Amino acid sequence: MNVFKLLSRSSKPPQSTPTQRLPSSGAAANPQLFGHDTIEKPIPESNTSRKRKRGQNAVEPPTTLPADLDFFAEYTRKAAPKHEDDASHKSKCDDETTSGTAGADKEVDFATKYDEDECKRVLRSHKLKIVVLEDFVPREEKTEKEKRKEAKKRKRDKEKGRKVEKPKNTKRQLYPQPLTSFSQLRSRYQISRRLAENLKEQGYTMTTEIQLAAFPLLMGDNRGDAGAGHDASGQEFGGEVDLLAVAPTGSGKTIAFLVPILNALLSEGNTNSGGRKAGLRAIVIAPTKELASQIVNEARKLSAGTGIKAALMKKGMEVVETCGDETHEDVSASLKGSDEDEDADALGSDDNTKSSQPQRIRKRSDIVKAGILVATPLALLNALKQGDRVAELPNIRHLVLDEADVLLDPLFREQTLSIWNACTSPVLRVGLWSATMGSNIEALATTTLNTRWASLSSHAIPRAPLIRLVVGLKDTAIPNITHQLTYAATEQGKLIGLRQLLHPTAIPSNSTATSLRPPFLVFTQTIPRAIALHAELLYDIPPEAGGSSRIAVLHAELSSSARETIMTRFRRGEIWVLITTDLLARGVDFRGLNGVVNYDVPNSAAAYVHRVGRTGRAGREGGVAVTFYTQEDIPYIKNVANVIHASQKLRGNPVGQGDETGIQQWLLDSLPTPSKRDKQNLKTRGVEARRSVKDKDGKAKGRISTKSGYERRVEDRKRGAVEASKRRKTQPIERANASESEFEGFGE
Ligand SMILES: Nc1ncnc2c1ncn2[C@@H]1O[C@H](COP(=O)(O)OP(=O)(O)OP(=O)(O)O)[C@@H](O)[C@H]1O
Repeated sequence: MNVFKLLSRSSKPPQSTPTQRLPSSGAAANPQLFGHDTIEKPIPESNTSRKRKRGQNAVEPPTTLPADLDFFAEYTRKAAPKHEDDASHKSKCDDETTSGTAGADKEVDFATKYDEDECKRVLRSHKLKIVVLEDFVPREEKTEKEKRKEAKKRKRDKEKGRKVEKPKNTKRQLYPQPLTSFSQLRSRYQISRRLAENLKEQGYTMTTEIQLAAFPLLMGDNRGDAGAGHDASGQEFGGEVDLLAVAPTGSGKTIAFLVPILNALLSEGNTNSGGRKAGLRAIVIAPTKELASQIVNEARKLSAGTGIKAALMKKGMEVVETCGDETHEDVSASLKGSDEDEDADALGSDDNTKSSQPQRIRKRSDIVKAGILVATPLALLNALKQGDRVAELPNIRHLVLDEADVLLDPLFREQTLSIWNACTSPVLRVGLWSATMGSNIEALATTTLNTRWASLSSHAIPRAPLIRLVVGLKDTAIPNITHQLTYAATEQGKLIGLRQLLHPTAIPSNSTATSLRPPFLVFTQTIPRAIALHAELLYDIPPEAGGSSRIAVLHAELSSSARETIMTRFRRGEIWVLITTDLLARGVDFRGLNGVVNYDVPNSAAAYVHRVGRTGRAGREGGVAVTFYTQEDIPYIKNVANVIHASQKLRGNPVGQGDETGIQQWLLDSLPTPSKRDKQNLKTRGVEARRSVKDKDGKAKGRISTKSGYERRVEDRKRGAVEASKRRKTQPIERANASESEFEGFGE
């Protein structure tokens, strides 16, 4: 660490080497993370649905095909259009949209049809694995006699040292037809023209891995031999599946669940009335207000002009109709209770009805009319509560739990399950989405589905299967970013390290260390620590470069409008360094974020995966994730080291041969393995030494400073001595005043 160079900080804004590729330096050429080396060529599908045999030469797409429809041209040659700030692209899109509308019937059907082997190859090359967790098809139970016979055989084999046959894994794998480009959505699933145009308008051309498989599973392949028995494509389910989807951060899960929902709502009809007549039919739950608001924005962009509306749940909004004054009072009371909750408060807006009003008269216009509602669990639950009971939502057909593992974590579990159970429709389709998913979530999902099925009065409708779709290695960080695990020894060391990142000129030119250019996020363990770090770094950016306005702190204790303003300023590039807590660790999409700094080590491996996944989104290369650790973190850091190790392997980097970045084998071998209990403690409480301490006034203090403990003690003593001397000087006066006031007091 070059402390001396650090002292001579440059006032120039950080410079990057011209060769450095950064996520902020433009749109990603290819949003996919895997399968780059196996570019699969589709066969333009003729009306006869001719299948391509394995090994047969691929049919070249017609040469007259417009460049932007040639999705299978070499990835490197074709850069995806920038989504934002690209006026020329927009006008091009507009042109194409117009011409597309005019020549509706001339649209090129570019849907592909692979045979089963090819489906397998394509899905495997993109690291996709799809299994039917439960198809709920009744199977013949083995008789007690048969079970005893099998047990005896296993025992005999064991005694004789023979290989014991394990009960066979009955989980069936699926190989649906991969959907490799957005244009196929229209030719294959006949999605509305407007929805297709909106997707195009957003610059989406090539599908990401999760979209490649989720669209066929959720929209049902209605071409060819759908319903023709149990083939490996899952066509027999016709899109009626409950889905557990695990895909890397930034891999486009939002689009993957929104498009099938929009398509379903549109095909259900009633759109002439602006989608309003049919009312609320889909709910998306997200753990934070920031994520909920991002999802609703995405839904609005995709649904523009389709008649389907998307709304963000706000305090005071109603989702169920109620009648009678008594109920009004009850609900007002339950809403009042929500004031105590920080997140429900954060969802408040200008149009909120104050819950402190003794009697709130509800108008019909208060009731959500949108087709899709996006909410945090508590905000929605508060709106559903009618006294002790939770109102039912029988019309909801689609329920999405985004960041399902956190929504079903003990913190939110009760709220989330209450909402799930409130959606009483027998044809409710549920989707659980996240980049990380423990096996306990799978078990919980299956149990919930079983309980709901058992409670149904009629079982006339066939039960939907539960399917698990995994992209890449489960619970692993994305492979397209550089991880750097830095030992900083002490708290002061971390601060010095962070300052060095803020001033990359301090890094010697011959160093192989990764440099980090703004914009970046800095994560701390607690809110007081985020505030303290912000105070410490406030004047680190020179005035010529924007000074303190370039650095900000965002946490759950700020008002809703302050949070919104900071998010907007960060997205616009006005803020360069945003210090935050795990509030922004999940789901939030800042497209051009160059990196993430874990100033405090995350509380779990999953938290690491999500935090670092704020960079390198949609396949962007060059993101950097720096994690500082100190002596206190050593018992737990192996969690993080293992994630980095797995991600390096996924990327194809040999472990132990790297430069200063990544994980060296010796480090991996020498770190202690945390016990299950340690992991649990860390998850719930964080690193003990970093938990908030109270200052003299009882306020929580983050204790972040470059000063050593000794220096702080000396300062404290000095301050104490000065205060004591001041007190001594003022004491006689105070005493005199006190006796006067005492005298006055006696008079009363
Ligand atoms: N097919 C695509 N082509 C290009 N960009 C895409 C595509 N699909 C999604 N994106 C972009 O990728 C970014 C990340 O998408 P999204 O927020 O849905 O990721 P995610 O998988 O939900 O991530 P997280 O797990 O962090 O929540 C967004 O900016 C989105 O616009």
